[in-house]
Amino acid sequence: MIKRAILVLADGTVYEGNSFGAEKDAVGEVVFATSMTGYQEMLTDPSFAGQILIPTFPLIGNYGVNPADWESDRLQVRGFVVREECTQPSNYQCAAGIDDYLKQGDIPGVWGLDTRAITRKLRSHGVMMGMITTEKTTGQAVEYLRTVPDYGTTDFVREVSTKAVYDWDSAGLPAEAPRVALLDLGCKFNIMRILRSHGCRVTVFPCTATAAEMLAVNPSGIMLSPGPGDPELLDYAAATVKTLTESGKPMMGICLGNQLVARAFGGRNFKLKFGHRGGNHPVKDLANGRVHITAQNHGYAVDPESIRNTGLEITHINLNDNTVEGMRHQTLPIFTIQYHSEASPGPLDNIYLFEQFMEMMGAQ
Ligand SMILES: NC(=O)CC[C@H](N)C(=O)O
Repeated sequence: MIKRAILVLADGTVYEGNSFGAEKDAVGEVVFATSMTGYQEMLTDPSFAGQILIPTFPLIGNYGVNPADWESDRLQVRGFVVREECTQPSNYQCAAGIDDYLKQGDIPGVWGLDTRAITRKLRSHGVMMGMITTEKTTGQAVEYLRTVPDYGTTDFVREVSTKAVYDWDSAGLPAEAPRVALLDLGCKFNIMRILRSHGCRVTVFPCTATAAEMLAVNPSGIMLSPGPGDPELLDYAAATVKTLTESGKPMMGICLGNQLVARAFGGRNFKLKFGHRGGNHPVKDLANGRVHITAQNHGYAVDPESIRNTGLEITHINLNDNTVEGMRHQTLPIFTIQYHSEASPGPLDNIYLFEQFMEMMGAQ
């Protein structure tokens, strides 16, 4: 039986659709992503914690879900809003449909809404909090949204980060394989998979680990992971990154990792109006003028003025809005990107950055 569900934005705008997935209410920052495929990777990407995700691509679920495309051990979004849900998926890897997947993960979805209209609304107004509900009226939902904490005031990193130190599978690697100490702020599995495929052992640390704990495994390099929420809330992680930079170890920072490196050197981040989420963001490498097509998922960006005279320099910019997309330190072996070289979903064009990291670790 089809059950009505609505998405209510904090400003009172309401979009009517039908319930799928778990039948329950959910609250989160409402964001859109423009990748045409990769919904399973997005649903399990910890950087979407606290958010209601809307893919702009209208057909979702066509190839089902499978055991290989998880980017963390659970669904991370608060809710999922689609134009059309495919109930007859077809793919050689397909193990289940999107409806069952959301039900098992206890995540509510809504289908049958005009996702294009919602996207245009968010583009002109900026992202805002919203609620998925099957029971409440619009008025009750708006009232409820007034009582919940805003997305930007919550530390979701503590929620999604590993609770204990662990080693990624390193079976078959030689004893002298380089070790990477990874600070898990909401990491995607593909970062560990790619480091492993480049011959690295990876030791994963909780977001609350100290620099001393990470350096105690004598890593060849430090990886700072992506993760959810406002980087300006994360004083503890910025302090850890600052101490790690003082070790002189090679360091690569991805997305939230990039933002925390800016903070470690005294810089700041600001909130973008509606973020960058998708698989085709053009990024220019300022060293050679080359333009890369990149996967992105972020709502904040480094303030370029704030990193003047800090030792950091901007290496990449986004060609849509000229925001900072990459940095390096002028004297220390540190480089960062605001986009996702690990793709998942998105183009693998930027894998070469992992090779750059390998070279810095002297392991190429
Ligand atoms: N994927 C990420 O690391 C995102 C970083 C940060 N939470 C932002 O939204 O900008």
